[in-house]
Amino acid sequence: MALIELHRLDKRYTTGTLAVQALDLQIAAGEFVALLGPSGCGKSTVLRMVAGLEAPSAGTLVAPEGQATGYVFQEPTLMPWADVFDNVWLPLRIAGMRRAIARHRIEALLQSVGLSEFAHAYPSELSGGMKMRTSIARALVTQPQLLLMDEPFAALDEITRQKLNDDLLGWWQAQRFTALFVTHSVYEAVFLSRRVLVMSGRPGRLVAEVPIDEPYPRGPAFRTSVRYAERCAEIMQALQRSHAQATA
Ligand SMILES: Nc1ncnc2c1ncn2[C@@H]1O[C@H](COP(=O)(O)OP(=O)(O)OP(=O)(O)O)[C@@H](O)[C@H]1O
Repeated sequence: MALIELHRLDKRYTTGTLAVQALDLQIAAGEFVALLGPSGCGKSTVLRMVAGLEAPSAGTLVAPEGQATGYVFQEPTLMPWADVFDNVWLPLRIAGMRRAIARHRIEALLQSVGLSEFAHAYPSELSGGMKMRTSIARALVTQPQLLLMDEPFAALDEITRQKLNDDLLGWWQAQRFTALFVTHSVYEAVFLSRRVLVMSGRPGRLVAEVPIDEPYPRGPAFRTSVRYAERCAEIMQALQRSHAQATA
């Protein structure tokens, strides 16, 4: 059963830019899918349409609505005046859930993202990785069916990024959400996902789809394996072809 279904989706902005053209995409419940493509090819536009933040210009789109979708941006976008606990509480507060009722759920989530000891710290007191953990906790607190992530780890150092990749797979396996993950990193895409989609230059269409048939849980052994390197090389080539077409 597909959780997300896009059929011949177009997006033309009012400026005239055709960002996405005739995009067909199906994602099954529970899948982890990565989206790669040249800068400006429409990846964020696709996420925003799936999230319902942007309306398609043509085609059909089926996706979970409202609180069934969590969204993580490249910037953690935390409220600076609120502590970690209150930042994570925000989506529940908007839905009318009082702090005392939400407390148990938030504390359990902070524990699973490794932030229990920082529940009452303010964003300015956190490292970049901790801010991103808070942002992910805020997206997961509504127990969404779908988690959309737009280059969430691009600003982090490599070791912090790897740790977050490892942990993200753990949260995905524990909470069983469906993940659509935009990244510029071939390595990150292959490590995380069951399927990597490569988009063309603008207007974005799908030009390659590579299944990563490797079992989960995935860890350091997978990251250093020959099979991992082979998958990365395969996707790198697809991406290079896409870039070559984009600049031709
Ligand atoms: N609100 C908007 N109004 C007009 N044009 C837009 C808007 N948002 C995006 N665009 C244009 O649509 C195209 C696709 O943008 P989008 O941000 O979706 O690409 P992207 O693949 O996510 O890029 P990057 O990898 O650089 O983040 C770009 O040409 C961009 O300038």
